[in-house]
Amino acid sequence: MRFCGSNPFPLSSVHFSDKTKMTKQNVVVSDANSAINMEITLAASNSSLFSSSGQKPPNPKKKFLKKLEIKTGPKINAWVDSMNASSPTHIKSSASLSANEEHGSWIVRHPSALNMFEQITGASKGKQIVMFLDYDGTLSPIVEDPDRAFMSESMRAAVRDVARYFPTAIVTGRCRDKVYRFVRLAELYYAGSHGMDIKGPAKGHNYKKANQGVLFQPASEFLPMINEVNKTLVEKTKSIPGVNVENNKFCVSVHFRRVDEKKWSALAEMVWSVLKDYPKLRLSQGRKVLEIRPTIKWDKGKALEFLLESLGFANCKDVLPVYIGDDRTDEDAFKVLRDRGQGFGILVSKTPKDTNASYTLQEPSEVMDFLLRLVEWKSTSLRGNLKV
Ligand SMILES: O=P(O)(O)OC[C@H]1O[C@H](O[C@H]2O[C@H](CO)[C@@H](O)[C@H](O)[C@H]2O)[C@H](O)[C@@H](O)[C@@H]1O
Repeated sequence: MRFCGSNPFPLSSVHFSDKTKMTKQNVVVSDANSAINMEITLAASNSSLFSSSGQKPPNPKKKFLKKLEIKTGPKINAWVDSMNASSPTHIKSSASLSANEEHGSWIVRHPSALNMFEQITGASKGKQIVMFLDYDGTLSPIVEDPDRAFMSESMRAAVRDVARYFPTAIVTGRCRDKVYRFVRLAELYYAGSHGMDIKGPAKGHNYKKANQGVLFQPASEFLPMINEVNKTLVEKTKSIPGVNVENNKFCVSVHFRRVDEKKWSALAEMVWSVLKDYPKLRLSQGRKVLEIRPTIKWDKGKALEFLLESLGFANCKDVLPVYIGDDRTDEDAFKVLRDRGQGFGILVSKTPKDTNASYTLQEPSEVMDFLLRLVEWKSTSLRGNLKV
């Protein structure tokens, strides 16, 4: 099954108090610096990390970090910095010259995908664009309650239009069923649980027969373990106000966005006390969330490669994958594109972050603008071709 060269899809700081605004659906929050996603290993053997010094009043963020041993030293500092930046009590003056300079040079290195639109479409000449879209923070704004992270009708319409022209996949840390309930577009591919649960379009929406029933779950053996850990974490953490443990099928999210900073340390201790007995699980951090998942070598980057392959673009030159995401976990996909020298990663962020993405968009509304421009560009060029 190969579709190379032809279009198989014909037209048929972290701060959240100062920038918080209310919408009808939820409280939209703006993470000033969400580059806090560090790969963490649990210091299962180092229980001394958990004792408090008793010398001076404990800094909850530092104490929180001490619960976890991060693989390399410098990462600890980086995480402390970003945790500090995430706190309203540590926000630096926005007029800071160096911050402006930093942002300026970052944006030169990672220009806006809207400003680079012609370059992107130019690079797609003779190639099939395949779209990969993260969900939270990309298609929907970051909100306080993960169960209310709805996407707008206009965003849904934009994604639907994009999928008319280009094969389109949602790649998310969420459980696949849950993200489907938010997106509700049967014509898309869905890769839930950080890519560990992949499913093709619903019957009747398959672009081609070969894709029918595409389903891949590389972590299925972990299901009982994840359920067990989820249950235990719900039970253990229920005494901490604001904690939300979300079962994402092949991974678990422990949200601390609504937890008082003073309780972060206690929460970390609880999470650690559960996970120390599960060496086959690992912990990483997203936007105000601890993500627990199997240690298998599978991530959003692998999911992207799997999807390209099942779409018939395995070793194909005439494909242009475009991946848009805001989270640290999306970096795995950006890196795959960079390593392949193929396509573009687009990071959704207002603030400078280390990234393998080529371009940036500031927020979901710009993602929508970008998608609409793609649709407009494609429909215009198809109309042009018909006239010729
Ligand atoms: O891969 P993604 O689609 O970006 O999913 C990553 C996590 O997103 C969700 O949490 C984040 O968004 C919430 C709603 O805006 C917000 O409240 C939370 O603080 C963010 O971390 C989702 O709930 C997680 O399960 C996903 O893993």
